[in-house]
Amino acid sequence: MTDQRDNIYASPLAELASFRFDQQVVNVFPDMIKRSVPGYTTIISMIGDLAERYARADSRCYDLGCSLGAATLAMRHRIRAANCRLIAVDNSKAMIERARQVMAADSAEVPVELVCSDLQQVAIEQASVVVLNFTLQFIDPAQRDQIVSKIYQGLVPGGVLILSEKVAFKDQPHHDLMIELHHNFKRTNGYSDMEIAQKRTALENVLIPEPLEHHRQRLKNAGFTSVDVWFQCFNFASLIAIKA
Ligand SMILES: Nc1ncnc2c1ncn2[C@@H]1O[C@H](C[S@+](CC[C@H]([NH3+])C(=O)[O-])CC(=O)[O-])[C@@H](O)[C@H]1O
Ligand SMILES: O=C(O)C(=O)Cc1ccccc1
Repeated sequence: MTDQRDNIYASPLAELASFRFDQQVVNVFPDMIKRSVPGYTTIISMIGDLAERYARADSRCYDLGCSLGAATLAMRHRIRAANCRLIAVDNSKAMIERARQVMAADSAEVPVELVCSDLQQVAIEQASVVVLNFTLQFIDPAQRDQIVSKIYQGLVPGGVLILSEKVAFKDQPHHDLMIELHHNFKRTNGYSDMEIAQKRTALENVLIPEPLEHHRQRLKNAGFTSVDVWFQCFNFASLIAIKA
């Protein structure tokens, strides 16, 4: 259904539009994200693991910027807590429509509500697990503090936020090395230099990475007491923040 190969940037494009999560991207998304994000499959599987551990009875688990619902499905298959429900949100209509088909083809029991909306418009309540898996990076940095604070407020004590992001590094030589290693990863996965260069241009001012220190500080400022990285490969990292 969704395993077409990503060749969106394979030929030279006269006009390189800014990257958008439109139908063309939806059609190739599972292939695109696996060949582009080092550790993606591992992170998805571990989100299932973390949800099993942290999901509480009578609570909600949120997947914000769910795309086709990979993290939602991983959680759905692992949550054992009674009366727990999943809320998966994305503001791309094309993504949510395809995610509905993905969810309908899955028979696990935990109820899933799919919401097509800007995640900033969604109330976060009675949450035990909130996932932002490579989503915050697409949101205006000026909005990020407010989003993380709202999530903190909506979590129950002992609840967690899992935040995965493409990150930047303050040390320029290290930053350049990580970018190069990421591009090598993409090349090894079959992307040409032209594909890598064109997508990089399309992502400029759309995907805005911040240093890990900024993410840590934002999470601490919001009130999270325990904040640390649990996964990192090159410039892709995932943090877990726990509400005391
Ligand atoms: N303001 C917003 N509100 C809601 N959704 C948004 C917003 N901004 C962007 N999105 C959505 O966030 C998703 C980011 S992809 C997440 C992968 C997924 N988490 C996965 O685990 O497979 C990451 C990537 O492609 O690198 C897209 O589906 C956007 O439509
Ligand atoms: O492809 C890249 O360079 C990325 O940084 C990751 C990515 C993956 C899927 C959509 C947008 C960005």
